[in-house]
Amino acid sequence: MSDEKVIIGVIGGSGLYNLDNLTPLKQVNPETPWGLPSSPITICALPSGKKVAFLARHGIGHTIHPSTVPSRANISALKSLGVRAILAFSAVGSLREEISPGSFVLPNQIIDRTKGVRPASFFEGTSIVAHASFGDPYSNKFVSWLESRVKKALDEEGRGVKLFTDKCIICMEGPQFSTRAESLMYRQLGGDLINMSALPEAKLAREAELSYALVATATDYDAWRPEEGTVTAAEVFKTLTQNANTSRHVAATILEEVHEAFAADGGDMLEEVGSMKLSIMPRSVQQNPGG
Ligand SMILES: CSC[C@H]1O[C@H](OP(=O)(O)O)[C@H](O)[C@@H]1O
Ligand SMILES: Nc1ncnc2[nH]cnc12
Repeated sequence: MSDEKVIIGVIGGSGLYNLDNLTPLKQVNPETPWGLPSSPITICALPSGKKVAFLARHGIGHTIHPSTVPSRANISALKSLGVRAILAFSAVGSLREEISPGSFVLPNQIIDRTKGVRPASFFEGTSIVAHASFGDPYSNKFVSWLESRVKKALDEEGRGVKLFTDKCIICMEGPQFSTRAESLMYRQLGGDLINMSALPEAKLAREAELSYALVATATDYDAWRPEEGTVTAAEVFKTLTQNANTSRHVAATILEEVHEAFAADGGDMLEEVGSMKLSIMPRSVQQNPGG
């Protein structure tokens, strides 16, 4: 492999532990100031020879709890390879009837219901105080660019998988699933989807000035349907494998074009680059009590 930078990263969630429909070239395991990533990163070749970096969020054997995913190391390791854009995948519960298990969603909003136990900033533990802009937690341009491409890939696959956009994801702490009362509350709050991994990954991608989009893949109806049982891990597993196969198909179909879109330096898609420039609080001049 040449030293050419890998500009596209893919993060796989539950069920998606490899992109084995691409050609694996080698594995790298960059040590970062925040430790090692969740798993060694596989550098894969697309049919054109272009390279993408794949990282399994919970480790290849799914050994990492949602609350302890080393997200700072993951984002930092991908950035160290030259990654500019991350396409992340996640298994999610659906809080809306129309988003049936098996559906794919490109969310555009997040509600944070994590409990403060996850390091959520690269600046934590330092004396640098920085406030990233996070009103639009996913990269608007990347998400809108993806809409038609993901839809086309799903249509081509021919299994009738539906794609939804403009949805809000609740990120809860876990590892237990929600109570019925919580699930109903999340619907009232405006949540459409629920998972345990949307954050802090998206926040850290923003601090790292990376373009970041999430493909959420619905596995269950969580716990809000009055006449139905509540979500179990066994129910999630039923849909996980098929969703992962479809995710691999989507990735293989669109990644060549994603690569092209982000290849041009200063290109239109790199809207996060430079976004942290004015986010750091200026040091106030030390007052001298002696005059
Ligand atoms: C296996 S169900 C709960 C688990 O699945 C999701 O993981 P990921 O987002 O990495 O696909 C969810 O966030 C929970 O971590
Ligand atoms: N119902 C649910 N709640 C939280 N995370 C999930 N991941 C998949 N389904 C989920």
